[in-house]
Amino acid sequence: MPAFEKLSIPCTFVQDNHSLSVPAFTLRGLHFQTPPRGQDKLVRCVRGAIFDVAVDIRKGSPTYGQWVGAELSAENGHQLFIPIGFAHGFVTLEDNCEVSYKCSDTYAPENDGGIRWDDPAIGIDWPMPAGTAPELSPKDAVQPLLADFDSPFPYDGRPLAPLA
Ligand SMILES: Cc1cn([C@H]2C[C@H](O)[C@@H](COP(=O)(O)OP(=O)(O)O[C@H]3O[C@@H](C)C(=O)[C@@H](O)[C@H]3O)O2)c(=O)[nH]c1=O
Repeated sequence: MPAFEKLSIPCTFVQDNHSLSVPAFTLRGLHFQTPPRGQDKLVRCVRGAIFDVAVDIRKGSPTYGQWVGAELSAENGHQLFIPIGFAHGFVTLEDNCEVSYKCSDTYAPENDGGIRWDDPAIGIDWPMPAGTAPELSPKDAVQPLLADFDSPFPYDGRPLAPLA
């Protein structure tokens, strides 16, 4: 059985992305592509360290709006799988972080979607020093709140479990 299938990663990856974030506490997210161009993503940090987050935005999910997060670093080599139906974001924990992620569909800017990184209804506990404002793209500074988002992602019955 192929290695990804053994890990319950059912997709085929067709695009690899690589991003460099220069200042520490650069935050990208929360992002997704809408159907029919949704993307499963497999994320790792190949230089430095990030806190990587997935938020359940599957309509009807018993864990809708809940999040999980993990530190991914070049040192620990951990990866996080972000399935279709989850919004994704990360904050860098040091200068000059490079993140590499595989995607199950190609980039489709017309299907670009986002939710605010600091939506209080989600309540992500970003590991940033008190009083630190993250570096955001202009797009991410004005993403909508979850309450104003009509999710096009159906609940597929797969529960969101705490990370091992
Ligand atoms: C994601 C992506 C962006 N771009 C371009 C569009 C734009 O000019 C520039 C920067 O795009 P963005 O601002 O969307 O880049 P970024 O904020 O790094 O977006 C990424 O954030 C993380 C959290 C994800 O989950 C990714 O799927 C992706 O949305 O790169 C591509 O050409 N192909 C791509 O696959």
